[in-house]
Amino acid sequence: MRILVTGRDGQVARSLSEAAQGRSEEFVFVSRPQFDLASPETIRAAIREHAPDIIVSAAAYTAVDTAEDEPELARRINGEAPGILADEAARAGAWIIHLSTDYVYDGFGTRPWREEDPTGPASVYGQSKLQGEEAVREAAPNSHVILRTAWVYSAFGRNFLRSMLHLAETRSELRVVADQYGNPTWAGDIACGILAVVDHISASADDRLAGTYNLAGPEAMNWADFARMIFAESAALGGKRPEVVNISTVEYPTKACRPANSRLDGSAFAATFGFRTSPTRSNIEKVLSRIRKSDAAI
Ligand SMILES: NC(=O)C1=CN([C@@H]2O[C@H](COP(=O)(O)OP(=O)(O)OC[C@H]3O[C@@H](n4cnc5c(N)ncnc54)[C@H](OP(=O)(O)O)[C@@H]3O)[C@@H](O)[C@H]2O)C=CC1
Ligand SMILES: Cc1cn([C@H]2C[C@H](O)[C@@H](COP(=O)(O)OP(=O)(O)O[C@H]3O[C@@H](C)C(=O)[C@@H](O)[C@H]3O)O2)c(=O)[nH]c1=O
Ligand SMILES: [Mg+2]
Repeated sequence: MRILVTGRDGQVARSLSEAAQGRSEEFVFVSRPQFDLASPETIRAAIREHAPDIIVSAAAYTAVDTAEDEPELARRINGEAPGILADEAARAGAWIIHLSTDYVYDGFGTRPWREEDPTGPASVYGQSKLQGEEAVREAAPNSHVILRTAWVYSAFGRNFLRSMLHLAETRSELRVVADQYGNPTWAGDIACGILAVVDHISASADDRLAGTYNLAGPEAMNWADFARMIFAESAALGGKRPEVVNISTVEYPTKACRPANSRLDGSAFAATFGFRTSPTRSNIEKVLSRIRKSDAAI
């Protein structure tokens, strides 16, 4: 079995590459310039060249604020390209596992979102990701698994945990929004969740598996509490521990509007694929230990 993963250096792609070590499938990672989501010909050419059995669609335009300034590019990459991937998959009899986001929800209320709840993205990024979901469902109705994840952190790339560590280098106090709630999700858990989907598809490519699922960390919290949890673990490893001051969204103006309630209910994924994400605190500890080791090696 061959699995083509879009993106190579992204948080999810890198974590998947590590989690897939020792597995029997062949994994192929494609990235720019040979594979460019903004260029449909390169998408179709890569799929035809590698002829995968499963496509993991992990590459995306993820700069939430910048997307407000380049909506057309964000829509091309996040909204249209996934439909091309899904179309190529369906033509070849392959499945597509496509990553989406909590930012497709409108953010009202306090109850964790279930998959069938109405969407209502408030940002260009969220709108473009929702457009991508719809394109995938339409092009590969019986052979897609869409995974809505959230607040991804890892030792790699750009993420809130790394931003916090970076800011802590120069500041003793950080002001962080405390009125947006969501489920921080370790990229390593997403990788394991994707492999659980792969196992189910391999065992029986039953079209009843097809659908949209939330796959997020087990605990919901606000960004300020997430920051405090990061610094508590970091301090235990000898790192800095700045004070985190709760602020409201209006006190931290950003170009994009983010949902106040981004909590995700992950029970459907656990029931269908038999995988549950692991506790946030221990994952933060793993990520911080890894960052410290790689910093020490430099
Ligand atoms: N990060 C998060 O907090 C969340 C992410 N998600 C979704 O999960 C998925 C994975 O996210 P994550 O791993 O964090 O993403 P990253 O931002 O870490 O990585 C994104 C990847 O996409 C690639 N990419 C961007 N534009 C293009 C393009 N035009 N053509 C080809 N590749 C491109 C980047 O390549 P390059 O290295 O060349 O720039 C990079 O490898 C995405 O679908 C995202 O929307 C969902 C919820 C939360
Ligand atoms: C750096 C910083 C951010 N914030 C706020 C801004 C924002 O509301 C929140 C998080 O900011 P970030 O820019 O790190 O996160 P953001 O880019 O919004 O993260 C999102 O990325 C996309 C790709 C997703 O799909 C989402 O699930 C989510 O993970 O923290 C502070 O309050 N203080 C700070 O010092
Ligand atoms: Mg960001």
